Amino acid sequence: RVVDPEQQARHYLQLLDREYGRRANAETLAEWAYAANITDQTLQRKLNISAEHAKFQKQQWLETIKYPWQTYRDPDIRRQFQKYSVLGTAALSEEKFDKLEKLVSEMESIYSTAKVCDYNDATQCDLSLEPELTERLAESRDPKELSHVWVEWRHASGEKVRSQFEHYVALSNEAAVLNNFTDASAYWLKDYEADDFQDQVKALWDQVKPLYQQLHAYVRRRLHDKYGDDVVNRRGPIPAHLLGNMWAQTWNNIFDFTIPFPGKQSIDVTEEMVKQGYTPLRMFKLSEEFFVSLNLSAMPELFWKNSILEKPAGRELICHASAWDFYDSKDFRIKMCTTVTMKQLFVVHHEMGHIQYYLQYKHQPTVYKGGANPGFHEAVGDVMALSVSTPKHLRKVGLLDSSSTDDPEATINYLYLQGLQKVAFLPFAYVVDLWRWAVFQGEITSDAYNCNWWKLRGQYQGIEPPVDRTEEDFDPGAKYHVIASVPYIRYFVSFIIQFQFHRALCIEAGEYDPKDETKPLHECDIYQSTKAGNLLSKMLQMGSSKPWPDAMEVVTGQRLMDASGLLEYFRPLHKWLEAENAKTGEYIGWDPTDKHCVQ
Ligand SMILES: C=C(C[SeH])C(=O)N1CCC[C@H]1C(=O)O
Ligand SMILES: [Zn+2]
Repeated sequence: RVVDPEQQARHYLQLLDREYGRRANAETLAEWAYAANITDQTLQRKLNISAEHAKFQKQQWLETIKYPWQTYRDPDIRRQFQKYSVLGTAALSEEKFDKLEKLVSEMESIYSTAKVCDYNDATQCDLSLEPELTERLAESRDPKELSHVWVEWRHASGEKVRSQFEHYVALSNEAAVLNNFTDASAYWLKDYEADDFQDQVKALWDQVKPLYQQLHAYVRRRLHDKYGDDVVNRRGPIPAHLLGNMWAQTWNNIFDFTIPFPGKQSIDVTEEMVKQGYTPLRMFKLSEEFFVSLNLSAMPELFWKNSILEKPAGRELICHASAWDFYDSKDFRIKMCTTVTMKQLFVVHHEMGHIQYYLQYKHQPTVYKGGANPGFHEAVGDVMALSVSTPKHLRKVGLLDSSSTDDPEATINYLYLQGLQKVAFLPFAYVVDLWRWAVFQGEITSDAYNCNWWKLRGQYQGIEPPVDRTEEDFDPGAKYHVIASVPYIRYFVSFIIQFQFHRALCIEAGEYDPKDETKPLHECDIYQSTKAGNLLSKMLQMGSSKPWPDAMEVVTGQRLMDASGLLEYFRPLHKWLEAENAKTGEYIGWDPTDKHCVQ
């Protein structure tokens, strides 16, 4: 009896999938135990399990590559073999694999346990990034205090991990080469299945840059009004510590004193949330209800039992928000040190979007349990938040009083707050991996890590450090994703495609019509639209089983990323900013910084 070789291969994949799923579950449980409770024991256990898993992967890989999978007719088993044929960091020697794991864990531990002294009380030196330093950067209006927190955080985090990072770069590149990639940047970019992906991203940035520059010029003027000439140069880059965020990546925390039309109903509902006694749990339940209203999945009981939704006392943990799939189609968790603010309500939706994606593709083979590309995974929750953040929806859930109206000035205020989060973020998201790609490719060497970071931050974001920097500093290491080896261009992709998804779902929900200006995109709320939910579910269930243009086409009918959705959404704001900046004679763009970075 001749067995069809493809049938045999399919059977092999089924066995492989069962073994991979079991091992991925064990490895994820050990990773969770470490991230949720940083101790030598939990670290050692995590390292042991991942070393053992790497050994298995390497042995299995030798078996897998014996199959002539490129010759198979069935595109699905070809795709599964293709994914299994990339061994990853397990291709390193056991010793180097373990070293790389240790380096990243050590950088994460230093970052997550870093403490800073209070500006006003030098004896209080137990301030963590979350929640204390985040709140200082958000709330302080004293440039000296802001500069202290900004500088001391970098002293306690980035500066401490520079040598580990250098070694991490070398080992990451070595692993990439063992997988037949030129360097780690090419290895990271394989997930986008497009050899011109970096050009695609550059083209998208060129499309949105004019809008960013208008926002930048307006915000700079308002900061100049508040802090004066000797703090803000009206034609220069914006000092990074004044923008309400430790990395100047989103600027929503300076909304209150830069709002275009003051005296309107405040759309920042943080105060109202606190007044109504919102708790982190209630924020997650509100988010779950939104997904369920679209006929998407509710959270399984295990989610509420196993998740960590508030910072636990009495132990060190990685507070950076994360959503976890334990690869057994049953156990899904979020770990987040949630605080009660409007911005955090959106982060809650962001994380719940990851869980929803896990739930929708939980029937897929392990190798397909991922986003169509990493940007898709980052976009799901944000698409929901685009509806939730509308004044119309906030009134529905009682966070905005129903008397407030959407007059043109209130609309500008709303789009301005959205712009401080979505538009301001784009150049930051681009720079993080522009810098890392150049480091992996050897264009940026370790003797110039920091000054090249600030060159890119100045060039694309038009920001500058509050004080001079040197190569003693290592400011990229003050950002979680850089020390945790999490690629970042996924967020740039997400902030573009989420508006394409939003537009398509709004049309499906009958909430937006390009030809009907009484239904503008920025007022769309897909809440309770099972039609929109069913359409989104069709894409989410695919996981990474098909190239991402196929997944995008299911929802949007398009096969390309394009910024038209974002530009359509922000059109009223863009027009207003151009008129306002013209009125005040704003200089669009920025002169070079007068801050130095000494190599
Ligand atoms: C909330 C998460 C976990 Se995937 C996150 O890291 N985000 C969400 C948006 C940008 C990026 C960041 O915080 O830098
Ligand atoms: Zn995310």
